[in-house]
Amino acid sequence: GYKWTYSGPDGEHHWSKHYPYCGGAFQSPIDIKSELLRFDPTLRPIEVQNYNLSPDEQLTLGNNGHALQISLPSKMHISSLRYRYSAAQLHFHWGSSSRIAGSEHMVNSKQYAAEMHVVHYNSDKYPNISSAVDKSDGLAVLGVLIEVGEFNPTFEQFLRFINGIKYRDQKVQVPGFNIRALLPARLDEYYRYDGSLTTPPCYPSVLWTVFRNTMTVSQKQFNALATALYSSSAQESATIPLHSNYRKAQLVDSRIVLASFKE
Ligand SMILES: NS(=O)(=O)c1cc(-c2ccccc2)cc(-c2ccccc2)c1
Ligand SMILES: [Zn+2]
Repeated sequence: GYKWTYSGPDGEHHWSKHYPYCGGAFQSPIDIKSELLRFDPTLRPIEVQNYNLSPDEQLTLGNNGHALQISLPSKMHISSLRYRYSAAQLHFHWGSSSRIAGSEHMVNSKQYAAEMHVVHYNSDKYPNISSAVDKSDGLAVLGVLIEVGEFNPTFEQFLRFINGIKYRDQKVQVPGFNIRALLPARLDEYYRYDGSLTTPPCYPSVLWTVFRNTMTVSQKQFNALATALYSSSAQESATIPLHSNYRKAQLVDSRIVLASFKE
């Protein structure tokens, strides 16, 4: 597709010129404000299956020019939703070493250091992710807000390979690890709303689940994520640092944001 960036002439205010959905309704991320929330007692704890991957399995860690991403086996899935949603990939959005705040979702206008998205597609209804990506019940993304604090040994399981994917389109194989350990302990407390991909083509196809509780990484780990990558390729002479790869909060309009817990 057409090149897009997070700043400058191809930045988010220009996305809709080539990706019309980006200027449409049901966009993500949003600022999750307490006054918007409605407690929904029917929201069950999220249940994930096969997230604890053996180190014998290889995962592809890559730099797609816009984010650090890890491919995931489709045996990993969410089993507590109306349909089975099978995992496709996980990736991160982050700030910069000078401006730590880089999450996409905000809670009461607080922007966190970074955010992880675990992307799943409705494998009950669609044969593959490409056919699911633009369907209103096509995707389910788990969002985890990230704070700087304690060192995160699970995060280290892929971070230690980051210098192998410094440039766009570089990929390395990494041993599998327990992806469940990247999620918060409590999967029963989360925000839920209907939204979109936060990058072009911005399809309004995502059932969003943003966990109430955060993940922590150490300052050193955050700096590594925020400073190691470039959005330019190894062949290009001009290196472009990859950071602040977050979309700003979008209008909620008349959408209801549900909470699985009482404040
Ligand atoms: N931020 S997100 O969760 O809405 C998201 C989902 C998917 C996605 C991935 C697989 C299937 C379907 C959708 C891809 C991206 C993406 C991020 C950076 C660069 C390009 C694409 C972002
Ligand atoms: Zn994302």
